Amino acid sequence: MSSGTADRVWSVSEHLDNILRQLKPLEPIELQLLDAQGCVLVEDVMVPVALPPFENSSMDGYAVRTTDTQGADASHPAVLTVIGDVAAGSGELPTVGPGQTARIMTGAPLPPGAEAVVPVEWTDGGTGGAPVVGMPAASRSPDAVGGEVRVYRPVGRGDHVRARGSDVAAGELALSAGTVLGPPQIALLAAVGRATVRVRPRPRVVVVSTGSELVPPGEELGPGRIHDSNSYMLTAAAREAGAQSYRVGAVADDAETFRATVEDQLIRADLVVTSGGVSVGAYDVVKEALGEEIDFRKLAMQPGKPQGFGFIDVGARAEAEDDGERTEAAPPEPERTPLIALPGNPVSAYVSFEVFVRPAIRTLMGVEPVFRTTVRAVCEGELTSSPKGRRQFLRGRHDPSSGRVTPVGGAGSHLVKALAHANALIVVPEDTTEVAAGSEVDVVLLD
Ligand SMILES: Nc1nc2c(c(=O)[nH]1)N[C@H]1C(S)=C(S)[C@@H](COP(=O)(O)OP(=O)(O)OC[C@H]3O[C@@H](n4cnc5c(N)ncnc54)[C@H](O)[C@@H]3O)O[C@H]1N2
Ligand code: MOO
Repeated sequence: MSSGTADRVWSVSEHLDNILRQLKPLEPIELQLLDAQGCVLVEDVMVPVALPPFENSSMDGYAVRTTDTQGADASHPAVLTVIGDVAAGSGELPTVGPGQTARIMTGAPLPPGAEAVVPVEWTDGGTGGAPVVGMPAASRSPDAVGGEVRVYRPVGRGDHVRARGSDVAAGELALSAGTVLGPPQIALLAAVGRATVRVRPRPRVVVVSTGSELVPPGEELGPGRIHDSNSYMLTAAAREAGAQSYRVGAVADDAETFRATVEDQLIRADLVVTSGGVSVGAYDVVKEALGEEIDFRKLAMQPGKPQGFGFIDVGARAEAEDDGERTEAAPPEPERTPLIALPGNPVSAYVSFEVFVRPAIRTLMGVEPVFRTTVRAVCEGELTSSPKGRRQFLRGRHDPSSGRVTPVGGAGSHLVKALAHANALIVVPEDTTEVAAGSEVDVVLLD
């Protein structure tokens, strides 16, 4: 497939559109709440039982009948008989009669007879003295319950009480389909009793880097060797984009090994991302191994000129190999796994990830926004190196308060340190080769 379009130069948007057009959101599945974090809900979740499910105290204090506290002040406290304790989780509740009270803890059900809660700080806590700052721990003072309590301030009906359903009523819509589940949404689902929800899952993204020169970090470099940084960078970037990502250790430049490695990974991949081996060298292994299925393209882009995209079709391939026996049964649907091949230069790989892979991951998840935010900013330095006819993505530090962006490092696609100090990509359009200092530019925000 690679040869057919080898001479054509694709624009950035053509390549991006071509990828996104061929991807659709993953089929929804039922997931445990925490596994659904960051995913898009595909069902409307209704509230089965009101929240709170019962009237309860919002303070540690005393559950009282309001008339018993009327007119109470520092010199004329209401003196009430303490008939028991109501802790959060209490099932059996004492009935509070006239002149009586029960100690009550935050979140505990309001006992029958009581209409309000007096915070413990408005009482003597049963000590017979001045207002207290809290209650002694029940474990240390098992005898603290009982006796009398002095209440120094009156309360009105419903004071310091959370009404049943005051958060959300039974039968109401808790969350609608399309909501992205962050921690507060997960809290609400848990609160209404949902252990699992139907969501579009995170895409499983497998990252395979290639290159016989690559050594994992932590191991010694021999002559001509470098550490594999792309597989770490891309695995982290995929995770940050919302994917569940898997890093496969760097594969040496051997087409058969690489092909076998990719095929082995397909069982756990919704998308495969490769790095390296896509240009015109003699050891460009990705091109060699996947040339039948993946379309390798030249893009009007810098960095990121060589790119590949296509589908690895394991079922069809297995069928083609097994051309002997044919059965009456319909052949299984071949699994078609999208694969995006990125160039190996680290900055090229990163920029290509941002421009093509991140939107692809978000499309598979069905989440908005698919694209990063782009803003206009004043460029602090002049830009002189933009190749004619190619969209250039330079690294920059954007200051949102001043609306200015400062280029970091140069255009070289091996400049990993500059990349690590950037928080934005400065976009120089295809028809622009120079940008004067002080001009406005488009800036893609990376954080
Ligand atoms: N004659 C030509 N040569 C090159 C062209 C061209 O048009 N004609 N294009 C250049 C451009 S642009 C790019 S980008 C690279 C892309 O090359 P590959 O995708 O085949 O990548 P490799 O050759 O495997 O590696 C390039 C470079 O990056 C380093 N690298 C690779 N993988 C990793 C990794 N996992 N971690 C860290 N660094 C990595 C590798 O050592 C090379 O230095 O081709 C140009 N050549
Ligand atoms: O396109 Mo390469 O990605 O310029 O370094």
